[in-house]
Amino acid sequence: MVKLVLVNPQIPPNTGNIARTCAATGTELHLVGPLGFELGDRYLKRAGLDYWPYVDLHYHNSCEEFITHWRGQGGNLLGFSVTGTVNFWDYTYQSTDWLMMGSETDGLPQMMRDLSTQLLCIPMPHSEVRSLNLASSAAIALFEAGRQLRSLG
Ligand SMILES: C[S@@+](CC[C@H](N)C(=O)[O-])C[C@H]1O[C@@H](n2cnc3c(N)ncnc32)[C@H](O)[C@@H]1O
Repeated sequence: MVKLVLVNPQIPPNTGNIARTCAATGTELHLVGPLGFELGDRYLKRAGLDYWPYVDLHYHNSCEEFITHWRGQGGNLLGFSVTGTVNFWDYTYQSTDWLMMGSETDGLPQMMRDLSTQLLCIPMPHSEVRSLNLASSAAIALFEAGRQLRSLG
């Protein structure tokens, strides 16, 4: 199964929600600091309910630390961005892919955009909306990758 990476997430309930999705799908969750909250935050815990023990959670202090880890493991780094040039439906996922989401406030840092094998967008035909919610984007991306790879049953 693909892995999910959140770069500098800021809002605890979003990360808790994503953690629950990762627990349900058996997806590794990589958090790249600095985070906008403590890992012990009660809203983070509440949003993840009692599923945290089932989350395969990896924490990296910085983008540099994550990059070293990712390079050691290999696989394509797929940056998700509203300005991505490839529709996420049209990409052919591999089980070694890393699906990477940016922060709620700033999106993906330029360094991570530059390192991305591909920048993917989720279509938003109504242009009044600037972006989708982080947790919604992560779920949409994970389930499309899982659908293609037939890894979700
Ligand atoms: C709330 S959005 C960030 C908005 C931020 N102001 C920006 O300019 O990117 C949080 C993250 O969700 C993902 N995301 C949101 N909408 C997306 C879309 N339509 N296509 C791809 N990724 C999206 C991206 O990874 C983004 O960094």
